[in-house]
Amino acid sequence: MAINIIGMPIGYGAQKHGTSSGPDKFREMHIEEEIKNMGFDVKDLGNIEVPVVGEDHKYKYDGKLKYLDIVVDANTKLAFKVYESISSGNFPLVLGGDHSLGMGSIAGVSKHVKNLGVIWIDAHGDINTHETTPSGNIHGMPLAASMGFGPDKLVNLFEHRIKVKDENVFIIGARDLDEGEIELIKNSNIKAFTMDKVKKCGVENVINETLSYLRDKVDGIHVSFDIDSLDSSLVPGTGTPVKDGFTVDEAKYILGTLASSGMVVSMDLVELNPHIDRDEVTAKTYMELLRHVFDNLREVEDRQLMLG
Ligand SMILES: NC(=[NH2+])NCCC[C@H](N)C(=O)O
Ligand SMILES: [Mn+2]
Ligand SMILES: [Mn+2]
Repeated sequence: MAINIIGMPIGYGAQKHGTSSGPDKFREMHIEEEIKNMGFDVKDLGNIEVPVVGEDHKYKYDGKLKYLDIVVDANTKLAFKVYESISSGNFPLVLGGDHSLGMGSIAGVSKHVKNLGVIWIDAHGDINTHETTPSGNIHGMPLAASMGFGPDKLVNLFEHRIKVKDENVFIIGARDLDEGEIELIKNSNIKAFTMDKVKKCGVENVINETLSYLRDKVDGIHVSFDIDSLDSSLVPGTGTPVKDGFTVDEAKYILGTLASSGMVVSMDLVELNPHIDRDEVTAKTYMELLRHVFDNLREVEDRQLMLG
């Protein structure tokens, strides 16, 4: 197994477009070397091509969903790349980019892992549809689209099918949900551990619960990690910060425990916006989390090797 770095330099799904330089920021922070140093075989597959377009493209394809066709095309390409990677026995690590890329990753992974679980770690739900979105920004919709909720162009991205069953989706850390998102949670089987719930139950119990539920239900887990799940005071370099978020240690615990479950098959790291970061703190924090993830994945690999 090799770790496949896939850059998705997209910002059209978000209000502020600076996330498009996220992937190259990770490279500048020596992401490839860092993962290699932990004993992994790493291959950087480069960036997905995302065209540079002007404001005139914002409502060119849809009166409400901004840059719709640009986001769909880039995510279709991403889905191909991710599918190629995972079906060759590798681990796709998708570097964003805004969170609209979750649609592309999940589409690609779920073509190979038929019964997929998704863990979405985020201050937001990203389960708006064309009907409920307050902003028209597509990074608020990818998880809904992956479960079959939303406009055809998003739901049928890459392949005409539902990519993940709502009952196998966990949202962890949400504390800024729109009205329509709360409705969807009520009327579906999505498992939402809002920040309030996490505080009440304890982060350890929430993660244990999530993993033990998914363990006998799915064949693999995709983790989609939005850096705005951390407290806004810790991550100036993200476009939609929200207070009362996770500490760095909590985020490490969450990602580390998921990684050591042996069930995680792919991962997104999204919403790093280097343009608004302060002294690279958000980028550096991201790297610290990443090292922790791969430390734990390394142990899983070693265990599997030992068992032959
Ligand atoms: N991936 C994100 N940071 N999403 C923020 C979404 C914000 C808001 N709920 C919206 O739909 O516009
Ligand atoms: Mn998000
Ligand atoms: Mn978010």
